[in-house]
Amino acid sequence: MTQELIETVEILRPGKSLVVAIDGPSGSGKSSVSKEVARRLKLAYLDTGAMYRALTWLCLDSGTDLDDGAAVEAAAENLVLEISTSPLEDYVRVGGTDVTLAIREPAISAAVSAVATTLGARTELIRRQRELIKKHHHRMVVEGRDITTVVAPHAEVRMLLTASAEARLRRRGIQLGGSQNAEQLAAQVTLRDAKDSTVVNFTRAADGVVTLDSSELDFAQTVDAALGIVHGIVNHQALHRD
Ligand SMILES: Nc1ncnc2c1ncn2[C@@H]1O[C@H](COP(=O)(O)OP(=O)(O)OP(=O)(O)O)[C@@H](O)[C@H]1O
Ligand SMILES: Nc1ccn([C@H]2C[C@H](O)[C@@H](COP(=O)(O)O)O2)c(=O)n1
Repeated sequence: MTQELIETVEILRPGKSLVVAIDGPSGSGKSSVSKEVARRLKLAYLDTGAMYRALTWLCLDSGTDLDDGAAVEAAAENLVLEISTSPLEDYVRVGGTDVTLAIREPAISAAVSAVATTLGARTELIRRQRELIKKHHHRMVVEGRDITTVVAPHAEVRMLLTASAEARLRRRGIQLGGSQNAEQLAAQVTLRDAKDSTVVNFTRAADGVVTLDSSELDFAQTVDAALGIVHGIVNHQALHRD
């Protein structure tokens, strides 16, 4: 069998677990790249950042004090969340309200770190993320900040997607249509990362995690590089299976 065929057979093998865990800082391209990788490999897809954003939306909508850890944890436990796990559609609903676009607003980006650094809320969302991975028979691309280290440390493929601060700020600026000045962009990218990294490490690859630096790559090249990493690891595992 050719190497390419072994890889394809392995990835499509029914019942084979294939969790691709991708972490990285804000604006590194996690969501867009992970979604495309999931689409190409016909895997489910989970944007865990959207879950923290949905919880933040609920807290702001219900007037929950973000400095009150117990109240944020209670909100996480009561969160009635529907989230797409398909790379082909994008929806997030909280208690039946469509918040797909609302959770991307700068007001949520500004508040989300307070929620994401509440450890009790993290415990609840991590529990739900693991449940979703199980529901999809461990065939999913999952992206966030702590997927390679906490949510799915035994994932078949673990990747840290990085890019220079300059590249990430530039990408986020383009993504937001040039509507944000440098200070606003820094608040949504580098300052948010600084707050988030007080509870999770997504700047340094843990043991066994492959780093993909996309600073000098365009989107298509980054997707190809990520797929190359998945194929390389799956192939290696197939060749070394007893
Ligand atoms: N390699 C790349 N080259 C150029 N642009 C890219 C690249 N990867 C992603 N992008 C673009 O950069 C923007 C930010 O990407 P994306 O939203 O996927 O980042 P992210 O890491 O998920 O950010 P966040 O964690 O803040 O949600 C998007 O517009 C995306 O299309
Ligand atoms: N696994 C995760 C995913 C996300 N977060 C936090 C960090 C971010 O500030 C926020 C929103 O994520 P984004 O949509 O920007 O990827 O959620 C986290 O702590 N752990």
